[in-house]
Amino acid sequence: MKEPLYADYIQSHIRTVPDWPQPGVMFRDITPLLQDPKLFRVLVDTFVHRYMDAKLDVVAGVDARGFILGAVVAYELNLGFVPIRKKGKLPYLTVAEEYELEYGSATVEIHTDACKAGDRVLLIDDLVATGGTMLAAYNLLHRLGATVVEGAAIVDLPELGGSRLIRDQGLPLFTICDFAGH
Ligand SMILES: O=P(O)(O)OC[C@H]1O[C@H](OP(=O)(O)OP(=O)(O)O)[C@H](O)[C@@H]1O
Ligand SMILES: Nc1ncnc2[nH]cnc12
Repeated sequence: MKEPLYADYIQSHIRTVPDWPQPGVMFRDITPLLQDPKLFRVLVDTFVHRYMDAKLDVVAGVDARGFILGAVVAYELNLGFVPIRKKGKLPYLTVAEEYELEYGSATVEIHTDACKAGDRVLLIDDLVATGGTMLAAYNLLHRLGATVVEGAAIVDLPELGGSRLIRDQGLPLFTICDFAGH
């Protein structure tokens, strides 16, 4: 797969907010990409082009920013969407995974009937930092017997080591742009 044409365009419109939500964190804010209709379309189309022939069964997205992109990409691919939610939000039977973040710890859950064994799943989030969130989501899907075809995100923060960890765990990962050395 060729590198996306729009990586620099997209990266240059991500806003950096220093010391948020706590001192020392350089928060990479994707909301400017969502506000601009052309950027939002480029973003969605980049994922749609990459996965339109991937023979997927379903798209899963991670609470909350992974829902924004994941649901639109699923719709454009004519697929259903599965929410992987923060603890305590899903009403039916769930499985759960706890993980560490750059700024705290959290638990994610998925409904036990969210996908079937053997389903080919695309896992979407906005950003990979330590990789804890994406790996927890991957583990949930794996526990349901799904095949996670790829993890996908807009942004990689490679200095936090998550993208390497994810690939080391055997999950292929696609990101459009990164903040290496920024
Ligand atoms: O690679 P990691 O270190 O796990 O960090 C990445 C995760 O952190 C952010 O979500 P956050 O938990 O802040 O929740 P939000 O989407 O509700 O803002 C982001 O949207 C990713 O899900
Ligand atoms: N630096 C960061 N910017 C935006 N979202 C994040 N999630 C974890 N770390 C983050």
